[in-house]
Amino acid sequence: MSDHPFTKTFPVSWWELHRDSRALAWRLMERGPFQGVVAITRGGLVPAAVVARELEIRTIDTICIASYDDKKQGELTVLKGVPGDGEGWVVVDDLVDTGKTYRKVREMLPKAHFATVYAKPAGRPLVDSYVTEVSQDTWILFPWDAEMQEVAPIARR
Ligand SMILES: O=P(O)(O)OC[C@H]1O[C@H](OP(=O)(O)OP(=O)(O)O)[C@H](O)[C@@H]1O
Ligand SMILES: Nc1nc2[nH]cnc2c(=O)[nH]1
Ligand SMILES: [Mg+2]
Repeated sequence: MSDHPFTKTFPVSWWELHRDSRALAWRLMERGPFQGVVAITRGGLVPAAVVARELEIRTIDTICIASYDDKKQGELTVLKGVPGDGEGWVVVDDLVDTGKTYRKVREMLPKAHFATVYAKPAGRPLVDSYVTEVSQDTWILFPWDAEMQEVAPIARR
């Protein structure tokens, strides 16, 4: 029995991540304007950069959180927070899975707008804006965690 509940993988290329992060920016246009972007590190950094460029926001901060060790989520540690209650700010992350991370960040920034590019059903209630939902048992494979590699022809597998 594997030590995690993921039975399928959803690989995302850099091009697709850029396209989907832009789609998130389109949705955020209707919910703004925002005075700044808070990226949840590390997965939120790239989507936040795309959203900030599209919304022409230059005030960007980070909340640094550690929780997953590979595919298993341990205790959640806030390594660095931000001041204020989040009023007028949009929080950006790559995905919401169980919702544990955004539950914690909502305690810190109760008035912020919460956005992710991808969402799983369990975490969806924690997000105000997102682009694509995947099933709970899907592992989203981001381009920074992957590489192109040779594979054998189907006839030879
Ligand atoms: O909704 P949850 O179950 O809390 O999972 C979502 C969080 O998990 C991943 O981050 P991770 O903790 O793996 O750190 P990383 O972004 O630095 O890779 C992802 O980037 C989200 O931040
Ligand atoms: N890369 C990645 N990190 C996660 N952290 C929690 N769920 C996921 C996921 O589906 N993919
Ligand atoms: Mg993360």
